[in-house]
Amino acid sequence: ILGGYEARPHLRPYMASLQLDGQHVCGGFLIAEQWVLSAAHCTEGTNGKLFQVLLGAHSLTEPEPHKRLYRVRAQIAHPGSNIHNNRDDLLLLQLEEKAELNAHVKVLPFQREDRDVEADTLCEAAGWGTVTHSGRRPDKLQQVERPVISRELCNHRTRHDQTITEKMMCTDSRKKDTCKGDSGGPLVCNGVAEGVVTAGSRVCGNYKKPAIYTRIAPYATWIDGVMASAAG
Ligand SMILES: CC(C)CC(=O)Nc1cccc(-c2cccc(CN)c2)c1
Repeated sequence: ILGGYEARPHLRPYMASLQLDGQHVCGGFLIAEQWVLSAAHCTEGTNGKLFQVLLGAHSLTEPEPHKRLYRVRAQIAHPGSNIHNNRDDLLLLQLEEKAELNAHVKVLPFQREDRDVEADTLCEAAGWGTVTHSGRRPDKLQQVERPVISRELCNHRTRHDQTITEKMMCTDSRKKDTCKGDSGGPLVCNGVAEGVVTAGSRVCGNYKKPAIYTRIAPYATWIDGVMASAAG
């Protein structure tokens, strides 16, 4: 997160850190007791290795009550996701067991009504992604408040030039922005997860490249279907 600030500890008890060999790679969030939603592009370069999912954390390194690393039983990328564009950039992770829910570990509801969030709506992004252009990584969860911008502005020739589909949304990226390692985290508007951070142009803090999110509502049926089929 660029231009943000340290989150109030455990005020976002749905936040997940997707880790490989103890290293934070991407964000994610708890959508059900045994399921975390993240971004498919986070699996780039992992050679099919499964993530471990850290829940209940504020600091990535310090011991904290209710902080726990979960193994992943299955990772399901949306069938339409690919490395060439940001389309269908969603990843579902089934935890080895149901997460123990408590004050520090909670499920975050996601938007099921497929209607655009109004431009200028203030939403929040959080994550353990880089906090400087030089790529400094924070130990504690960061957050930033960003206004939604219209798809029309985001698709302008000087911005993302007609690549933003109706299954994506954008926020202003002037100075304050999501960045590397924030992918997979939720964009929360009025207490509901409306989007999932995607890397987009992999540029941070430049107003010419607004932050892009995969809207969740258009994928509610896919998400429900995967969770129902794996329920056994
Ligand atoms: C395997 C993945 C972690 C590789 C990756 O995502 N790299 C990467 C590099 C630079 C910026 C970003 C990035 C992320 C989220 C939002 C934005 C832009 N707001 C940029 C992402």
